[in-house]
Amino acid sequence: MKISVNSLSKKFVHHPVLRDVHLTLQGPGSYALLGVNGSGKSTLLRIIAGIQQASKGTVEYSFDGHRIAPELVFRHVSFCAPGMDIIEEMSLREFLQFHFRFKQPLKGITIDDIIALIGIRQAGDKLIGDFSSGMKQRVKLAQAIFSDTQALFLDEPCTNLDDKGVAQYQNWMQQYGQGRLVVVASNDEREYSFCNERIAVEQFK
Ligand SMILES: Nc1ncnc2c1ncn2[C@@H]1O[C@H](COP(=O)(O)OP(=O)(O)OP(=O)(O)O)[C@@H](O)[C@H]1O
Repeated sequence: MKISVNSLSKKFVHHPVLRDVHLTLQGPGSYALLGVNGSGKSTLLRIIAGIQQASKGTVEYSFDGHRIAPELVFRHVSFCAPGMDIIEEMSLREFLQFHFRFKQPLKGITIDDIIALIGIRQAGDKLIGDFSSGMKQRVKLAQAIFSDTQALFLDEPCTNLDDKGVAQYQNWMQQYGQGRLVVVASNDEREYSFCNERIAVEQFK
């Protein structure tokens, strides 16, 4: 997958955050969006992922030279961010069954495998609302990483994770991030050390 960002700007009311962004993101490949707090990493990631509108400019997606229509982009994209909601009233199994009605899991991986990979004993039948914040973060990561999408967008992926959770994230990315377009917005080296390309978001001020 290729994503072309052209002349993109973002303003919140009168507060300019991103100015005249030109980028080409080519998958397979991995990119880190880096910068200080408030520099616009999450905003840029959300716009690239099609979750937030730019004030100006365009984001175009293509695969094998064919343009993907904006309304179909969601099928090709997985997203995980700390502020993203998951359905707290469902058990983990119900949530994954619901999620995988809209997206396919990676080939050869079942919901039982994902529950086992998340690695929390008897978590399958427990309500997500009763999970700790670190357990919820593992679930959010798992639903994104184990969806069979070409592009994977991760905002601060190790938020609330303990050392074991961080190691698990790094292991998942090594195993399941290959061959995809991965974009990580981060301030924490442990989250993006595997990325081949680094983009300083401050250059777009
Ligand atoms: N919905 C919003 N309304 C108004 N301002 C916003 C909104 N979202 C973000 N901003 C502002 O845009 C700027 C960039 O925010 P953003 O969250 O993209 O930064 P960031 O680089 O991801 O920061 P951090 O490292 O703290 O996560 C900040 O000044 C923030 O206050």
